[in-house]
Amino acid sequence: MTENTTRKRKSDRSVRNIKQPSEKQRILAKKSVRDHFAIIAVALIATLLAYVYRTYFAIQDIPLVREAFEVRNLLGKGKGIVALRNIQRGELLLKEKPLFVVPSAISHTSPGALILSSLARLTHSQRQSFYNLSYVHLPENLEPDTPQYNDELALAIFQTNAVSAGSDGVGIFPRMARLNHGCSKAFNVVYSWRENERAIVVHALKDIKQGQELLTTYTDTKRPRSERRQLLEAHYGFTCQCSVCSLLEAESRKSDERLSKMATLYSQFKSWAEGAITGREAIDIVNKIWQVGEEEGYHSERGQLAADAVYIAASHSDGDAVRAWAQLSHQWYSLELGLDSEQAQAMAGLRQHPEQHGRWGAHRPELVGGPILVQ
Ligand SMILES: C[S@@+](CC[C@H](N)C(=O)[O-])C[C@H]1O[C@@H](n2cnc3c(N)ncnc32)[C@H](O)[C@@H]1O
Repeated sequence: MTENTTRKRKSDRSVRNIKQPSEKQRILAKKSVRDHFAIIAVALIATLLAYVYRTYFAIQDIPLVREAFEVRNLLGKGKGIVALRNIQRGELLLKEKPLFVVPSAISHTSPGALILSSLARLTHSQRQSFYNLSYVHLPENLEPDTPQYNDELALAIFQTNAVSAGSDGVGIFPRMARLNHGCSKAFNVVYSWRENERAIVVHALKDIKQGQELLTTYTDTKRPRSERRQLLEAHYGFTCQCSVCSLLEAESRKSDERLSKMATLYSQFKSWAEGAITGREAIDIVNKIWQVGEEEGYHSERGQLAADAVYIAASHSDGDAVRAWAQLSHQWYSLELGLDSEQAQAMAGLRQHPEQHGRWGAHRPELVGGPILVQ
């Protein structure tokens, strides 16, 4: 027997010795392959679903879901802004740069022509966002596609939507321009111009519930309903039906009385500057305005009102009163204009150093008193 033959036989034996898988093992192996396929299939389906979900919400504009509000068509008002979630008072809702600004005083050119020349400098989509805005008071009998029509249309849109852009003039802010109006306690957001950022900011003045409309105020509403409506009709072309204008006659009369009283108190307060009343009397008036505002639910302008009291207190060198009013002013400015606003920051400083007020000691010393009703 040769060595080769021996090796061959050995190898034959080893082939015969390999164990074939049992039936049970074959079933288990098949099952394991099936399980792997199932896992891969589930993963693929999950990926597909995630993709569809993301694509769907991208189409729906996901920022709107995350944002506090969206623009909707509202019965009898055109478009308006509605809360998509509960909003806390003091929340910053919007910061927006102007599309364009025109100076407040124009001498050598017509306002319409000035607006058209501003529009000519914008991109196509910016111009579109301007022409999408609503307008009232477009003169009838104008021929479309004539220069006069274009002029008047641009002017009508501008007059319906423009707001103050501080020392820059008057500007168009297409997003905030969708805010409709409410009077007195009906408005729940306030906008203000930030000089250092050249932008407008909108803050929640009150807590706002999901589904509620966000309303600002177009005018000083510390006047009776009939006057408010007249003014809004003349300038903005609508009859105000806000919650205050819709009060029943008796309630409306009481609200009118409170608002008129606030207006009267404000003008009495101004007489301090002419020396007609003392510092103490001026501060008493501020406290009365605060109280009547509380009864009416009119919370706007409180940062400024308390800052006016700071001015009086500092003028009469009443440090404790300055501190107390500056604290209150800081609190309300933070809500209305933002914690980071120049106004809130200035009041924070005066809480610590009343004598740093620019008017410190400008009048004879007097103890004028602090806030009575602190809300
Ligand atoms: C600055 S726009 C506000 C957004 C506007 N609703 C829109 O569709 O774009 C001003 C115009 O909105 C309408 N408006 C504002 N407040 C309203 C209110 N409380 N009731 C009815 N219409 C109102 C008036 O037509 C007004 O001229």
